[in-house]
Amino acid sequence: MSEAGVAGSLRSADAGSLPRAGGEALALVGLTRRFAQGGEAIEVLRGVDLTLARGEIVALLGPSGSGKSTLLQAAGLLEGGFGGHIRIDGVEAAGLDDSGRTALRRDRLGFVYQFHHLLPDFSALENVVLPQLVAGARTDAARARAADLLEALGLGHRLTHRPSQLSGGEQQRVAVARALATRPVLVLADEPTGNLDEGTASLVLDAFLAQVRGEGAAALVATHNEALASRMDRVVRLHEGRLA
Ligand SMILES: Nc1ncnc2c1ncn2[C@@H]1O[C@H](COP(=O)(O)OP(=O)(O)OP(=O)(O)O)[C@@H](O)[C@H]1O
Repeated sequence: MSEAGVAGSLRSADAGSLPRAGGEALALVGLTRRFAQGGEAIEVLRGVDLTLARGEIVALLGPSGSGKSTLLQAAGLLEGGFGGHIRIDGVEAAGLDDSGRTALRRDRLGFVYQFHHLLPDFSALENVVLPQLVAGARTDAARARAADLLEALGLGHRLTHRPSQLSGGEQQRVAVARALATRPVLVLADEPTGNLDEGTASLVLDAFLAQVRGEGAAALVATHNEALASRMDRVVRLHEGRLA
């Protein structure tokens, strides 16, 4: 399927009518989440309060199983089942139906995962173009923006390469460009360098931070790595279901 065809089939709602907020990119208020495990309910999030200002980059630290991915899924409106309040760019998620949530996610959020999740049959450039087309951008403008972002991330010589033809660090930088392509208010990153060796992780994080700062986006970055976390504006720690 062509870029435009894929974009058309993914485009499903219009967030143009949603209000935009002043200073707040994300607010989680009293966030709770329980899972049933082996007949018992485990309470992974027990009242998480977290606010990110626009442009603020926050590291989310916590041991394995503490609920970092669960918290990011809540903030990304990727799953239901949460108690409390989630506001993205001043918009209360609970007040939206499915298509409103989809539109909010598409137009205000960017995602970076531990594994790149790039589309294997598309080039680096096309992978960065696609979310823009889904959000309604014109093809020529989307291609220009994608090329600019990839250039800024040091991938100007890799535009036509497919993901399988790129190194792990290059793949993650394409994923960063893709996350920023639609000028999101907030980037949610779950162990974005967790799959890379230490040196490459450090370089990719530098590129990520520089680009997110340059774009003026906020970011919430889950990581195990204290050294990487210390390069962000603020560190929060998830412990026993709450943030410290
Ligand atoms: N869909 C689910 N059903 C049942 N339990 C779940 C589900 N998703 C997560 N959990 C449980 O919630 C807890 C937190 O998981 P989560 O993946 O959020 O932790 P994490 O801090 O991101 O861990 P890691 O650093 O290892 O990725 C774990 O005990 C996990 O088993």
